[in-house]
Amino acid sequence: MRLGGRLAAAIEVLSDIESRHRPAADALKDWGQSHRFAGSGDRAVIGNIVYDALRRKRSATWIFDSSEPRALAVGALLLQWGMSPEAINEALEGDRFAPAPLSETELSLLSSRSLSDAPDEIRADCPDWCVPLAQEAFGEDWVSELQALSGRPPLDLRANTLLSSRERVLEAISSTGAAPGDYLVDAIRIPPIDGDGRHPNVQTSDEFKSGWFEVQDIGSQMAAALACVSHGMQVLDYCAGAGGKTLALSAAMKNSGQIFAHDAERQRLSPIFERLRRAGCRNVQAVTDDEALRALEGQMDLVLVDAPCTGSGTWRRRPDAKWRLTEKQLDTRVSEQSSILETVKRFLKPGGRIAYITCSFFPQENAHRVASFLEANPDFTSMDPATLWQQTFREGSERARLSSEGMTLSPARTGTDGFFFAALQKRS
Ligand SMILES: C[S@@+](CC[C@H](N)C(=O)[O-])C[C@H]1O[C@@H](n2cnc3c(N)ncnc32)[C@H](O)[C@@H]1O
Repeated sequence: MRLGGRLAAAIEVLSDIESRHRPAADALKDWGQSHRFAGSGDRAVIGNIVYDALRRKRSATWIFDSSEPRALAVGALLLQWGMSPEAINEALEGDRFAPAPLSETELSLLSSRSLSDAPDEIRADCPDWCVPLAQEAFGEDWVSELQALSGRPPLDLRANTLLSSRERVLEAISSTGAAPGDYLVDAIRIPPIDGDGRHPNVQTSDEFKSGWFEVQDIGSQMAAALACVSHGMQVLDYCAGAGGKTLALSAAMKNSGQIFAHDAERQRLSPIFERLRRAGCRNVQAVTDDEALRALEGQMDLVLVDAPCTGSGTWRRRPDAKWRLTEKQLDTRVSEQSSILETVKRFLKPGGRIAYITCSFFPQENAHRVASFLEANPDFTSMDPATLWQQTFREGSERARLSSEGMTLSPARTGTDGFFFAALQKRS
């Protein structure tokens, strides 16, 4: 397929997402299944256009005075791919599968409007209701922070030191553009790919199948590292899900001590067993029933709460979620977070810690939750984020946003997905 056919397909997928209010991944999958002639390269480029269109939805709508899928898809080529209107029209010309070239009206809108004149919430590609939340989280930098959250993400890997090393992984996948990541000795980064490029499918490599590395955003790796586990600890990963953090903790503990992996939704844990086997983790057991969970009360050095959250910090990877998210969903997540924090304190030994993590930048899910927990639980204190950062990463603390409640990572500041981390220590 040429660019025109791919653009037409992206417009079709965006219409489906809009009319049926469905996740982009589902709409793209369905399109692929009903258009078998399209190869994997075509599907990847169509995906790029769709995701870029969703990343820059408000900007494109403002420029074209239209939120029609066509405006969004063309907006992706202009705003994210850096194509000129002339280059787009040249690519569409003579392609019978392409949508109509840019009309005189569209061309005149493009020449008369500049995004630099647009209101902040448009340039930030931010839903209106999230603007005050972004302002509270990021202060005067909120527009540039949200712009960074509208970019393409890198592909990050964590070398699994139980079975390999960063050097060996880098050598094995040297053709992918992978390089050492910041902050952590195990982190690897393949930078974002521009235009119609796509990341290599590293999960099909023999090294991945042999457990040499995991796919994990460096922000998520940093959150696991900030939990500061050490040899022989007793750890409860209370919201373990598919086990991204569990595996990182297991490697950091060099297979010593015990990690208990729990999740309220048992089926969420199901991928963990195969992942643990592949990664050579032998210090993890799943805790799926109440009785086994009760036996852990008062026994834990650390409870990791990778809380259910809005995921606003991952909008680079899931831009469709940004436009589907509602204030009601935020309220629901907030009450779950409060309830989980209250529940998990019973598992701690005196002097034990809760590591509280979200992949959100909303203060309601982060500093506010920590502040209200501390107010209701005077036997807990928040560990100083600057000290934690220094102990864990040695340098670069100026890149995180530190507050008395915890620290926030973000694409603009730390080059990672958006994450919040707080350590809450129970008095001895
Ligand atoms: C952010 S995800 C966890 C991601 C996982 N830790 C990782 O690193 O791959 C949050 C998880 O919390 C679980 N969850 C939601 N409510 C919960 C509750 N009340 N108690 C325990 N787990 C809960 C969800 O099922 C979901 O798997």
